[in-house]
Amino acid sequence: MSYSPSHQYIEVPDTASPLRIVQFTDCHLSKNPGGRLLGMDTDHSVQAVIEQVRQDQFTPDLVLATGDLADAGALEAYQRLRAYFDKLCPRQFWLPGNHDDCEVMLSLAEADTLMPFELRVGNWQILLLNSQIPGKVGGHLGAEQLQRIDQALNAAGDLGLHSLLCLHHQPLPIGCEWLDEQKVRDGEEFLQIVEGHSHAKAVVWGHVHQEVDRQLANCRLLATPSTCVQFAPGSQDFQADELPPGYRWLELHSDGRLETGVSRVQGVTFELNLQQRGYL
Ligand SMILES: Nc1ncnc2c1ncn2[C@@H]1O[C@@H]2COP(=O)(O)O[C@H]2[C@H]1O
Repeated sequence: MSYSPSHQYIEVPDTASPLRIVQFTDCHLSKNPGGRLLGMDTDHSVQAVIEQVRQDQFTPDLVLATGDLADAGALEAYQRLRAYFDKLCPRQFWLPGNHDDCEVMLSLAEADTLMPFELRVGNWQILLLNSQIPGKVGGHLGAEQLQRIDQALNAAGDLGLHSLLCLHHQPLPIGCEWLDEQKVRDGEEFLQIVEGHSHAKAVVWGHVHQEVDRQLANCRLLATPSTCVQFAPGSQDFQADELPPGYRWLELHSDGRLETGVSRVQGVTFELNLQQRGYL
């Protein structure tokens, strides 16, 4: 059965505007430090990305981690990742990707504190969605969750809040045939709901290990690079890219303006097997 947080929302103490957020995604940590994906040491790369946030002098008020945090759902991987993020910002919120094990993630903390459905911070609502289909690579939200999203967006609209929606899988095709087979199955219905709420300012996700920045009416549609291996944009079949690991920063202004960008690690060389045609 897929995991669905029971709590409607948690209030996060407000900070000065803008609210500064770092999104990390697709960290793929193994059970033991030094595990590799396509030759890249994923503990080393996520730590280099965190160091890049410091070098960029971006001080986050909160961290959002959007899935595939562990490569095979090992408790030790989540424990290490939490400790790495903690040094940058103890206020962090996670959602699951296809490689994650929700039960193990939840064993780190109560669902309400680490993996809530909704956050409210100042004038903003942040929804943390679950697009995981246990045992499958692709994504799905499901009728029940779509209804919950619509209700939450309606409530935010009534309160005059602006909304940011986060999930793991891409809700629309991004132009890589092999990855687009794995997009959120009911992504069209999801984006119709989003489009129907003009206070929904952005949807952010991971999974595709590359940057995407599009617009749907009022709403930015944003994919974020992985903290490890990158995938090549426009590829028909599995193809890694030599761009460095990275993260997304977001600044949410109290008047609803959203500024965002991607920053990648500079000055570090990573091992990477560009010839490999899959993970196995
Ligand atoms: N050669 C391949 N063709 C299609 N999918 C693949 C291939 N290799 C790996 N994958 C899956 O595609 C997924 C894309 O992102 P993930 O990191 O979730 O994990 C990847 C694998 O589960």
